[in-house]
Amino acid sequence: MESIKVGMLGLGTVGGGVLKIMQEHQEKISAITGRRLEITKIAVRHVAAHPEVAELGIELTDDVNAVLNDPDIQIVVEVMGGVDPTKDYIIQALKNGKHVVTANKDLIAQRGSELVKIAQANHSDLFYEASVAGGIPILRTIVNSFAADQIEDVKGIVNGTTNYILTQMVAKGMTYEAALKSAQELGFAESDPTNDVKGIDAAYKMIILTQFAYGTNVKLSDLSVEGIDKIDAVDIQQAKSMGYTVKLVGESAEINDHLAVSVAPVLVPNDHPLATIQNENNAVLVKGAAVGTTMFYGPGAGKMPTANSVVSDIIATTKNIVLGTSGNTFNGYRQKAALAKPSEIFSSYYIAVKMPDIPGQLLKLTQILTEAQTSVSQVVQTETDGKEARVVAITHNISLAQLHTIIDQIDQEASIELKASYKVLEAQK
Ligand SMILES: NC(=O)C1=CN([C@@H]2O[C@H](COP(=O)(O)OP(=O)(O)OC[C@H]3O[C@@H](n4cnc5c(N)ncnc54)[C@H](OP(=O)(O)O)[C@@H]3O)[C@@H](O)[C@H]2O)C=CC1
Ligand SMILES: N[C@@H](CC=O)C(=O)O
Repeated sequence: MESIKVGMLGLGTVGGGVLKIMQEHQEKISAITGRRLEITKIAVRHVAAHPEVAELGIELTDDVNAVLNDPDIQIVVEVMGGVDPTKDYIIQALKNGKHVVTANKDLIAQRGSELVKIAQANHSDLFYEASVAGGIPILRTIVNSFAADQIEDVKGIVNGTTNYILTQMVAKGMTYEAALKSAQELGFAESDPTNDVKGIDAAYKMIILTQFAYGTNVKLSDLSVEGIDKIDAVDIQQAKSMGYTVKLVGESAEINDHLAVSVAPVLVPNDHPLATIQNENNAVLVKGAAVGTTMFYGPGAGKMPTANSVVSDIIATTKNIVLGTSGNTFNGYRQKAALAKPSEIFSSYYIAVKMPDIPGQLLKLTQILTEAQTSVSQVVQTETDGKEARVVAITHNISLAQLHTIIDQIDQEASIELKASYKVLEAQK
Protein backbone atom coordinates (compact mmCIF):
# COMPACT_ATOMS: atom_id res chain seq x y z
CA MET A 1 0.00 0.00 0.00
CA GLU A 2 1.26 3.47 -0.86
CA SER A 3 2.09 5.64 2.11
CA ILE A 4 1.41 9.31 2.82
CA LYS A 5 3.84 11.08 5.09
CA VAL A 6 2.54 13.41 7.78
CA GLY A 7 4.50 16.04 9.70
CA MET A 8 3.37 17.66 12.92
CA LEU A 9 3.99 21.03 14.54
CA GLY A 10 3.40 20.53 18.28
CA LEU A 11 3.08 17.51 20.53
CA GLY A 12 1.20 18.80 23.58
CA THR A 13 -2.29 17.85 24.75
CA VAL A 14 -3.86 17.62 21.27
CA GLY A 15 -0.71 16.51 19.42
CA GLY A 16 -0.21 13.67 21.90
CA GLY A 17 -3.77 12.50 21.22
CA VAL A 18 -3.27 12.69 17.44
CA LEU A 19 -0.11 10.58 17.67
CA LYS A 20 -1.93 8.01 19.85
CA ILE A 21 -4.93 7.67 17.51
CA MET A 22 -2.73 7.51 14.39
CA GLN A 23 -0.66 4.72 16.00
CA GLU A 24 -3.54 2.74 17.48
CA HIS A 25 -5.98 3.00 14.56
CA GLN A 26 -3.50 2.73 11.73
CA GLU A 27 -5.08 -0.38 10.25
CA LYS A 28 -8.60 1.07 10.22
CA ILE A 29 -7.39 4.38 8.76
CA SER A 30 -5.53 2.52 5.99
CA ALA A 31 -8.62 0.47 5.20
CA ILE A 32 -10.73 3.61 4.90
CA THR A 33 -8.27 5.75 2.93
CA GLY A 34 -6.36 3.14 0.93
CA ARG A 35 -3.12 4.74 2.13
CA ARG A 36 -0.75 4.03 4.98
CA LEU A 37 -0.45 7.24 6.99
CA GLU A 38 2.96 7.68 8.52
CA ILE A 39 3.98 10.44 10.93
CA THR A 40 7.62 10.99 10.06
CA LYS A 41 8.61 14.27 11.76
CA ILE A 42 7.35 16.31 14.71
CA ALA A 43 8.57 19.80 15.61
CA VAL A 44 8.36 20.89 19.26
CA ARG A 45 10.03 23.53 21.42
CA HIS A 46 11.72 21.16 23.87
CA VAL A 47 12.96 17.99 22.19
CA ALA A 48 14.25 16.51 25.46
CA ALA A 49 10.73 16.62 26.95
CA HIS A 50 9.44 13.96 24.52
CA PRO A 51 11.71 10.89 24.92
CA GLU A 52 8.88 8.47 23.94
CA VAL A 53 8.89 9.63 20.30
CA ALA A 54 12.35 8.26 19.41
CA GLU A 55 11.12 4.72 20.18
CA LEU A 56 8.42 5.13 17.52
CA GLY A 57 10.99 5.87 14.82
CA ILE A 58 9.67 9.41 14.39
CA GLU A 59 12.18 12.25 13.99
CA LEU A 60 11.73 14.90 16.68
CA THR A 61 13.13 18.35 15.99
CA ASP A 62 13.02 21.90 17.30
CA ASP A 63 13.33 23.19 13.73
CA VAL A 64 9.89 23.71 12.16
CA ASN A 65 11.54 24.09 8.73
CA ALA A 66 12.55 20.44 8.90
CA VAL A 67 8.81 19.67 8.68
CA LEU A 68 7.67 22.55 6.44
CA ASN A 69 10.37 22.04 3.80
CA ASP A 70 10.47 18.23 3.79
CA PRO A 71 9.52 17.33 0.20
CA ASP A 72 8.19 13.90 1.27
CA ILE A 73 5.66 15.29 3.78
CA GLN A 74 2.24 15.82 2.16
CA ILE A 75 0.13 16.71 5.21
CA VAL A 76 1.18 19.13 7.96
CA VAL A 77 -0.77 18.99 11.22
CA GLU A 78 -0.50 22.23 13.20
CA VAL A 79 -1.27 21.73 16.89
CA MET A 80 1.12 24.21 18.49
CA GLY A 81 -1.30 27.13 18.75
CA GLY A 82 -0.91 30.93 18.60
CA VAL A 83 -1.14 33.33 15.68
CA ASP A 84 2.48 34.39 15.26
CA PRO A 85 4.64 32.77 13.99
CA THR A 86 2.14 29.95 13.34
CA LYS A 87 0.40 31.83 10.50
CA ASP A 88 3.70 32.08 8.59
CA TYR A 89 4.38 28.38 9.13
CA ILE A 90 0.98 27.46 7.69
CA ILE A 91 1.48 29.79 4.72
CA GLN A 92 4.91 28.25 4.12
CA ALA A 93 3.43 24.73 4.25
CA LEU A 94 0.62 25.66 1.83
CA LYS A 95 3.01 27.38 -0.58
CA ASN A 96 5.17 24.25 -0.44
CA GLY A 97 2.11 22.37 -1.74
CA LYS A 98 1.27 20.66 1.53
CA HIS A 99 -2.22 20.11 2.90
CA VAL A 100 -2.78 21.57 6.36
CA VAL A 101 -4.93 20.40 9.26
CA THR A 102 -5.12 22.66 12.31
CA ALA A 103 -7.01 22.99 15.61
CA ASN A 104 -6.09 26.65 15.93
CA LYS A 105 -9.22 28.79 16.38
CA ASP A 106 -7.27 31.94 17.28
CA LEU A 107 -5.56 31.84 13.91
CA ILE A 108 -8.55 30.71 11.82
CA ALA A 109 -10.88 33.29 13.39
CA GLN A 110 -8.42 36.12 12.74
CA ARG A 111 -6.67 35.11 9.50
CA GLY A 112 -8.77 32.20 8.20
CA SER A 113 -10.03 33.77 4.97
CA GLU A 114 -6.51 34.83 3.96
CA LEU A 115 -5.23 31.30 4.63
CA VAL A 116 -8.12 29.69 2.73
CA LYS A 117 -7.30 31.85 -0.32
CA ILE A 118 -3.65 30.74 -0.19
CA ALA A 119 -4.76 27.12 0.16
CA GLN A 120 -7.09 27.47 -2.84
CA ALA A 121 -4.36 29.09 -4.95
CA ASN A 122 -2.08 26.16 -4.16
CA HIS A 123 -4.79 23.48 -4.62
CA SER A 124 -4.27 22.40 -1.02
CA ASP A 125 -6.70 21.45 1.70
CA LEU A 126 -6.96 23.54 4.85
CA PHE A 127 -9.17 21.80 7.39
CA TYR A 128 -9.91 22.90 10.96
CA GLU A 129 -12.82 20.90 12.37
CA ALA A 130 -11.18 20.74 15.84
CA SER A 131 -11.09 24.51 16.10
CA VAL A 132 -14.76 24.69 17.14
CA ALA A 133 -16.32 22.62 19.92
CA GLY A 134 -13.43 20.10 20.16
CA GLY A 135 -14.87 16.65 19.53
CA ILE A 136 -18.21 17.73 18.00
CA PRO A 137 -18.13 17.53 14.17
CA ILE A 138 -20.05 20.80 13.88
CA LEU A 139 -18.31 22.52 10.94
CA ARG A 140 -18.63 19.60 8.55
CA THR A 141 -22.24 19.13 9.69
CA ILE A 142 -23.09 22.76 8.88
CA VAL A 143 -21.33 22.57 5.49
CA ASN A 144 -22.87 19.24 4.49
CA SER A 145 -26.17 18.91 6.27
CA PHE A 146 -27.35 22.53 6.32
CA ALA A 147 -26.29 23.30 2.74
CA ALA A 148 -29.90 23.38 1.56
CA ASP A 149 -31.33 25.17 4.58
CA GLN A 150 -31.24 28.78 5.68
CA ILE A 151 -29.69 29.06 9.11
CA GLU A 152 -31.37 31.65 11.34
CA ASP A 153 -29.60 31.21 14.64
CA VAL A 154 -26.58 29.35 16.08
CA LYS A 155 -26.12 29.35 19.81
CA GLY A 156 -24.41 27.25 22.37
CA ILE A 157 -21.73 26.45 24.86
CA VAL A 158 -18.49 26.45 22.88
CA ASN A 159 -15.81 26.72 25.56
CA GLY A 160 -15.06 23.63 27.64
CA THR A 161 -12.93 25.35 30.27
CA THR A 162 -15.55 27.88 31.35
CA ASN A 163 -18.36 25.33 31.32
CA TYR A 164 -16.18 23.06 33.46
CA ILE A 165 -15.48 25.95 35.88
CA LEU A 166 -19.15 26.96 36.16
CA THR A 167 -20.23 23.33 36.66
CA GLN A 168 -17.67 22.80 39.43
CA MET A 169 -18.68 26.06 41.13
CA VAL A 170 -22.38 25.13 41.09
CA ALA A 171 -22.22 21.38 41.69
CA LYS A 172 -19.25 21.14 44.06
CA GLY A 173 -19.13 24.64 45.48
CA MET A 174 -15.54 24.89 44.23
CA THR A 175 -13.95 28.32 44.09
CA TYR A 176 -13.36 29.92 40.69
CA GLU A 177 -9.58 29.70 41.18
CA ALA A 178 -9.60 25.99 42.16
CA ALA A 179 -11.90 25.10 39.24
CA LEU A 180 -9.67 26.96 36.74
CA LYS A 181 -6.57 25.18 38.09
CA SER A 182 -8.31 21.83 37.66
CA ALA A 183 -9.34 22.72 34.05
CA GLN A 184 -5.70 23.56 33.30
CA GLU A 185 -4.46 20.27 34.80
CA LEU A 186 -7.00 18.34 32.71
CA GLY A 187 -5.71 19.98 29.49
CA PHE A 188 -8.95 21.85 28.66
CA ALA A 189 -7.61 25.37 29.07
CA GLU A 190 -5.39 27.22 26.59
CA SER A 191 -1.70 27.50 27.59
CA ASP A 192 -2.65 31.02 28.72
CA PRO A 193 -6.25 30.66 30.00
CA THR A 194 -7.02 34.39 29.72
CA ASN A 195 -8.84 33.90 26.42
CA ASP A 196 -10.94 31.10 27.91
CA VAL A 197 -12.17 32.98 30.97
CA LYS A 198 -12.62 36.33 29.19
CA GLY A 199 -14.83 34.78 26.50
CA ILE A 200 -12.33 35.42 23.67
CA ASP A 201 -11.84 31.71 22.89
CA ALA A 202 -15.62 31.30 22.60
CA ALA A 203 -15.75 34.49 20.48
CA TYR A 204 -13.19 33.05 18.04
CA LYS A 205 -15.36 29.94 17.73
CA MET A 206 -18.48 32.08 17.15
CA ILE A 207 -16.61 33.96 14.39
CA ILE A 208 -15.89 30.64 12.66
CA LEU A 209 -19.47 29.41 13.22
CA THR A 210 -20.83 32.70 11.82
CA GLN A 211 -18.75 32.24 8.69
CA PHE A 212 -20.03 28.70 8.25
CA ALA A 213 -23.67 29.52 9.10
CA TYR A 214 -24.12 32.73 7.09
CA GLY A 215 -21.09 32.83 4.76
CA THR A 216 -20.09 36.10 6.38
CA ASN A 217 -16.74 37.10 7.84
CA VAL A 218 -16.99 39.03 11.09
CA LYS A 219 -14.12 40.18 13.27
CA LEU A 220 -13.66 40.22 17.03
CA SER A 221 -14.51 43.93 17.29
CA ASP A 222 -17.92 43.19 15.68
CA LEU A 223 -18.84 40.97 18.64
CA SER A 224 -20.07 41.82 22.09
CA VAL A 225 -17.87 39.69 24.38
CA GLU A 226 -17.98 39.13 28.12
CA GLY A 227 -16.35 36.25 30.00
CA ILE A 228 -16.93 34.51 33.31
CA ASP A 229 -14.06 36.16 35.18
CA LYS A 230 -16.28 38.84 36.71
CA ILE A 231 -19.24 36.67 37.68
CA ASP A 232 -20.08 36.91 41.37
CA ALA A 233 -20.82 33.53 43.02
CA VAL A 234 -23.83 35.30 44.61
CA ASP A 235 -25.43 35.68 41.18
CA ILE A 236 -24.79 32.01 40.34
CA GLN A 237 -26.59 31.01 43.56
CA GLN A 238 -29.34 33.59 43.04
CA ALA A 239 -29.95 32.33 39.50
CA LYS A 240 -30.08 28.78 40.84
CA SER A 241 -32.73 29.70 43.41
CA MET A 242 -34.82 31.31 40.65
CA GLY A 243 -34.66 28.18 38.43
CA TYR A 244 -31.77 29.13 36.16
CA THR A 245 -28.25 27.86 35.48
CA VAL A 246 -25.55 30.37 34.51
CA LYS A 247 -23.71 29.33 31.32
CA LEU A 248 -21.28 31.10 29.01
CA VAL A 249 -23.30 31.17 25.79
CA GLY A 250 -22.22 32.25 22.32
CA GLU A 251 -24.93 33.32 19.90
CA SER A 252 -24.89 34.29 16.25
CA ALA A 253 -28.29 35.37 14.98
CA GLU A 254 -29.52 36.84 11.74
CA ILE A 255 -32.09 39.56 12.49
CA ASN A 256 -33.67 41.31 9.46
CA ASP A 257 -30.54 40.53 7.40
CA HIS A 258 -28.37 41.98 10.16
CA LEU A 259 -26.02 39.92 12.30
CA ALA A 260 -25.83 39.91 16.09
CA VAL A 261 -22.92 37.89 17.45
CA SER A 262 -22.17 37.75 21.16
CA VAL A 263 -20.58 35.77 23.96
CA ALA A 264 -21.72 36.35 27.54
CA PRO A 265 -22.80 34.65 30.73
CA VAL A 266 -26.49 33.91 30.32
CA LEU A 267 -29.21 32.65 32.68
CA VAL A 268 -30.50 29.44 31.13
CA PRO A 269 -33.86 28.06 32.37
CA ASN A 270 -33.21 24.73 34.08
CA ASP A 271 -35.47 22.89 31.62
CA HIS A 272 -33.57 24.24 28.59
CA PRO A 273 -31.21 21.66 27.00
CA LEU A 274 -28.19 23.98 27.42
CA ALA A 275 -28.71 23.96 31.20
CA THR A 276 -27.94 20.23 31.28
CA ILE A 277 -24.49 20.54 29.64
CA GLN A 278 -21.92 19.68 32.30
CA ASN A 279 -18.16 20.03 32.71
CA GLU A 280 -16.04 20.35 29.54
CA ASN A 281 -18.89 19.29 27.28
CA ASN A 282 -20.17 21.68 24.61
CA ALA A 283 -23.50 21.89 22.80
CA VAL A 284 -24.45 23.85 19.71
CA LEU A 285 -28.07 24.57 18.74
CA VAL A 286 -28.49 25.30 15.04
CA LYS A 287 -31.86 26.66 13.92
CA GLY A 288 -32.66 26.26 10.24
CA ALA A 289 -35.73 27.72 8.52
CA ALA A 290 -36.64 24.28 7.16
CA VAL A 291 -35.34 21.84 9.76
CA GLY A 292 -36.13 23.83 12.92
CA THR A 293 -33.82 23.60 15.92
CA THR A 294 -31.19 20.85 16.06
CA MET A 295 -28.65 20.25 18.81
CA PHE A 296 -25.13 18.84 18.64
CA TYR A 297 -23.52 17.72 21.89
CA GLY A 298 -20.19 16.30 23.00
CA PRO A 299 -16.82 16.95 24.59
CA GLY A 300 -15.61 20.43 23.68
CA ALA A 301 -12.03 20.16 24.90
CA GLY A 302 -9.41 17.64 25.95
CA LYS A 303 -6.79 15.38 24.44
CA MET A 304 -8.64 12.51 22.79
CA PRO A 305 -11.91 14.21 21.68
CA THR A 306 -10.00 17.05 20.01
CA ALA A 307 -7.48 14.65 18.48
CA ASN A 308 -10.38 12.64 17.02
CA SER A 309 -11.52 15.73 15.10
CA VAL A 310 -7.96 16.42 13.91
CA VAL A 311 -7.54 12.85 12.68
CA SER A 312 -10.91 12.94 10.91
CA ASP A 313 -9.56 15.98 8.99
CA ILE A 314 -6.34 14.08 8.19
CA ILE A 315 -8.50 11.27 6.79
CA ALA A 316 -10.62 13.73 4.75
CA THR A 317 -7.45 15.26 3.32
CA THR A 318 -6.02 11.83 2.51
CA LYS A 319 -9.20 10.91 0.64
CA ASN A 320 -8.86 14.13 -1.38
CA ILE A 321 -5.22 13.32 -2.18
CA VAL A 322 -6.29 9.87 -3.38
CA LEU A 323 -9.07 11.40 -5.52
CA GLY A 324 -6.73 14.11 -6.82
CA THR A 325 -8.95 16.90 -5.57
CA SER A 326 -8.87 19.50 -2.83
CA GLY A 327 -11.81 20.77 -0.86
CA ASN A 328 -11.24 23.72 1.37
CA THR A 329 -13.76 23.63 4.10
CA PHE A 330 -15.16 27.03 3.42
CA ASN A 331 -14.78 30.71 2.86
CA GLY A 332 -17.18 33.63 3.23
CA TYR A 333 -19.44 33.75 0.16
CA ARG A 334 -21.45 36.87 1.00
CA GLN A 335 -20.71 40.50 1.30
CA LYS A 336 -20.17 41.54 4.89
CA ALA A 337 -23.62 41.72 6.51
CA ALA A 338 -24.47 44.81 8.54
CA LEU A 339 -24.47 44.34 12.29
CA ALA A 340 -27.81 44.45 14.11
CA LYS A 341 -28.53 47.65 16.04
CA PRO A 342 -29.18 47.46 19.82
CA SER A 343 -32.81 48.42 19.06
CA GLU A 344 -33.19 45.21 17.00
CA ILE A 345 -31.84 42.75 19.58
CA PHE A 346 -34.46 41.57 22.10
CA SER A 347 -34.18 39.51 25.26
CA SER A 348 -35.27 39.25 28.85
CA TYR A 349 -32.59 40.40 31.34
CA TYR A 350 -31.52 39.69 34.93
CA ILE A 351 -30.50 42.94 36.62
CA ALA A 352 -28.91 42.88 40.08
CA VAL A 353 -28.35 46.07 42.09
CA LYS A 354 -27.32 47.14 45.58
CA MET A 355 -29.16 49.98 47.35
CA PRO A 356 -29.75 51.35 50.86
CA ASP A 357 -32.40 49.28 52.66
CA ILE A 358 -34.67 52.26 53.33
CA PRO A 359 -38.30 53.00 52.38
CA GLY A 360 -38.75 54.50 48.92
CA GLN A 361 -35.49 53.17 47.52
CA LEU A 362 -37.13 50.37 45.52
CA LEU A 363 -39.40 52.98 43.97
CA LYS A 364 -36.34 54.66 42.42
CA LEU A 365 -35.44 51.39 40.66
CA THR A 366 -38.98 50.82 39.42
CA GLN A 367 -39.08 54.42 38.16
CA ILE A 368 -35.90 53.81 36.12
CA LEU A 369 -37.42 50.63 34.67
CA THR A 370 -40.73 52.35 33.93
CA GLU A 371 -39.02 55.30 32.23
CA ALA A 372 -37.26 52.78 29.97
CA GLN A 373 -40.70 51.28 29.23
CA THR A 374 -39.64 48.05 30.85
CA SER A 375 -41.96 45.72 32.73
CA VAL A 376 -40.64 42.98 34.96
CA SER A 377 -41.70 39.41 35.62
CA GLN A 378 -39.99 39.25 39.05
CA VAL A 379 -38.40 41.60 41.58
CA VAL A 380 -36.83 40.09 44.69
CA GLN A 381 -34.81 41.44 47.56
CA THR A 382 -32.16 38.73 47.84
CA GLU A 383 -30.17 39.84 50.87
CA THR A 384 -29.92 42.67 53.37
CA ASP A 385 -27.84 43.46 56.43
CA GLY A 386 -30.46 45.97 57.53
CA LYS A 387 -28.54 48.85 55.92
CA GLU A 388 -27.93 47.71 52.38
CA ALA A 389 -30.08 45.40 50.23
CA ARG A 390 -29.40 43.41 47.05
CA VAL A 391 -32.33 43.49 44.66
CA VAL A 392 -32.77 41.40 41.52
CA ALA A 393 -35.24 42.17 38.71
CA ILE A 394 -36.02 39.94 35.74
CA THR A 395 -37.40 41.97 32.84
CA HIS A 396 -39.80 40.90 30.15
CA ASN A 397 -38.44 41.01 26.59
CA ILE A 398 -36.77 44.38 26.01
CA SER A 399 -34.33 45.66 23.41
CA LEU A 400 -30.62 45.94 24.10
CA ALA A 401 -31.08 49.69 23.62
CA GLN A 402 -33.58 49.72 26.51
CA LEU A 403 -31.12 47.76 28.67
CA HIS A 404 -28.42 50.36 27.88
CA THR A 405 -30.81 53.15 28.96
CA ILE A 406 -31.56 51.35 32.23
CA ILE A 407 -27.84 50.85 32.95
CA ASP A 408 -27.10 54.52 32.16
CA GLN A 409 -29.88 55.67 34.50
CA ILE A 410 -28.67 53.37 37.30
CA ASP A 411 -25.14 54.77 36.84
CA GLN A 412 -26.55 58.28 37.31
CA GLU A 413 -28.47 57.36 40.48
CA ALA A 414 -25.91 57.67 43.28
CA SER A 415 -27.84 55.45 45.72
CA ILE A 416 -28.15 52.45 43.36
CA GLU A 417 -25.14 50.37 42.31
CA LEU A 418 -25.39 47.97 39.36
CA LYS A 419 -23.90 44.60 40.33
CA ALA A 420 -24.75 42.49 37.28
CA SER A 421 -26.86 42.35 34.14
CA TYR A 422 -27.23 39.10 32.24
CA LYS A 423 -29.38 37.96 29.36
CA VAL A 424 -32.06 35.38 30.26
CA LEU A 425 -32.52 32.70 27.62
CA GLU A 426 -36.03 31.95 26.39
CA ALA A 427 -37.40 28.53 27.26
CA GLN A 428 -36.84 26.03 24.43
CA LYS A 429 -40.15 25.30 22.73
N1 LIG B 1 -6.44 21.47 24.56
C1 LIG B 1 -7.64 21.41 23.98
O1 LIG B 1 -8.59 20.84 24.55
C2 LIG B 1 -7.86 22.00 22.64
C3 LIG B 1 -6.88 22.72 21.99
N2 LIG B 1 -7.14 23.25 20.76
C4 LIG B 1 -6.08 23.97 20.06
O2 LIG B 1 -5.05 23.06 19.71
C5 LIG B 1 -3.79 23.73 19.70
C6 LIG B 1 -2.81 22.99 20.62
O3 LIG B 1 -3.34 23.00 21.93
P1 LIG B 1 -2.70 22.10 23.08
O4 LIG B 1 -2.30 20.79 22.55
O5 LIG B 1 -3.67 22.16 24.22
O6 LIG B 1 -1.40 22.97 23.44
P2 LIG B 1 -0.14 22.53 24.31
O7 LIG B 1 0.37 23.76 24.95
O8 LIG B 1 -0.47 21.35 25.16
O9 LIG B 1 0.93 22.03 23.22
C7 LIG B 1 1.60 22.90 22.35
C8 LIG B 1 2.68 22.14 21.61
O10 LIG B 1 3.26 22.98 20.63
C9 LIG B 1 4.67 23.03 20.79
N3 LIG B 1 5.09 24.36 20.42
C10 LIG B 1 4.67 25.54 20.92
N4 LIG B 1 5.29 26.57 20.32
C11 LIG B 1 6.13 26.03 19.42
C12 LIG B 1 7.05 26.55 18.49
N5 LIG B 1 7.26 27.86 18.35
N6 LIG B 1 7.76 25.68 17.71
C13 LIG B 1 7.57 24.35 17.83
N7 LIG B 1 6.71 23.79 18.70
C14 LIG B 1 6.00 24.62 19.48
C15 LIG B 1 4.92 22.71 22.24
O11 LIG B 1 6.25 22.17 22.36
P3 LIG B 1 6.81 21.57 23.77
O12 LIG B 1 6.03 20.30 24.00
O13 LIG B 1 8.23 21.31 23.51
O14 LIG B 1 6.53 22.63 24.78
C16 LIG B 1 3.83 21.66 22.50
O15 LIG B 1 4.26 20.39 22.10
C17 LIG B 1 -4.08 25.16 20.09
O16 LIG B 1 -4.28 25.93 18.92
C18 LIG B 1 -5.39 25.06 20.87
O17 LIG B 1 -6.13 26.24 20.85
C19 LIG B 1 -8.33 23.07 20.11
C20 LIG B 1 -9.34 22.38 20.70
C21 LIG B 1 -9.20 21.80 22.03
N1 LIG C 1 -9.59 25.98 25.73
C1 LIG C 1 -10.59 25.47 24.85
C2 LIG C 1 -10.08 24.22 24.22
C3 LIG C 1 -10.92 23.81 23.08
O1 LIG C 1 -11.16 24.55 22.14
C4 LIG C 1 -11.85 25.16 25.62
O2 LIG C 1 -11.78 25.10 26.85
O3 LIG C 1 -12.91 25.02 24.99
